Amino acid sequence: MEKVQGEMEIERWERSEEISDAEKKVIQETWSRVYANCEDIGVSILIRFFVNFPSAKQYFSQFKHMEDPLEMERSLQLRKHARRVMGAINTVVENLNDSEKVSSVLALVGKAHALKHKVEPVYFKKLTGVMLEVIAEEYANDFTPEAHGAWTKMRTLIYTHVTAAYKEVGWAQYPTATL
Ligand code: HEM
Repeated sequence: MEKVQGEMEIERWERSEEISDAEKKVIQETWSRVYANCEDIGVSILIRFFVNFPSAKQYFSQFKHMEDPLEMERSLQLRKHARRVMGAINTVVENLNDSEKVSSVLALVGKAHALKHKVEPVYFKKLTGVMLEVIAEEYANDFTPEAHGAWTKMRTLIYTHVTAAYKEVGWAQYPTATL
């Protein structure tokens, strides 16, 4: 059967950006520490994301006009999204050896954000960049150059799958899969 463009892009990514077993282990180890602080880290990531990229707030009815990070921190909608983001990433990290599960979780995220929330896909690039930044700062001791390399691949994995889903549902301006 003919492959759709998204599938071809994922295959290309799988060849060029494959995460080795050692890198998967590094990702899982760092993540277990991050996830132990899931709520705090998730909220820190999202607050920094909205402070650095205020236009990203437009999609959130309850805090689109908020400027003050302390006020954002109290927003239940922000906290809920933080939990959901961290939960989805946790599922990906836990299933790094099951590429079908990884694809299906991220395809679901991509499709919902394209069709239901109408989020420009470029924000996924920005959010995953902030995520790496915050993890690297908070867990500086664990964030060796090796961990950094592994997490950069993880970021590409998320972005590639999400953008493939956007293409699959016919998002008007096709995002490029490169970071
Ligand atoms: C790795 C990145 C992300 C993950 C894993 C993620 C995950 C999720 C999940 C699991 C949900 C709830 C289920 C659903 O309605 O789809 C959700 C809702 C939502 N997401 Fe994301 N998301 C991510 C990035 C983003 C970005 C970058 C934006 C916008 C800038 C965004 C905006 C929204 C909005 C507006 C909702 C609905 C919120 C509500 O109903 O209160 N998400 N997200």
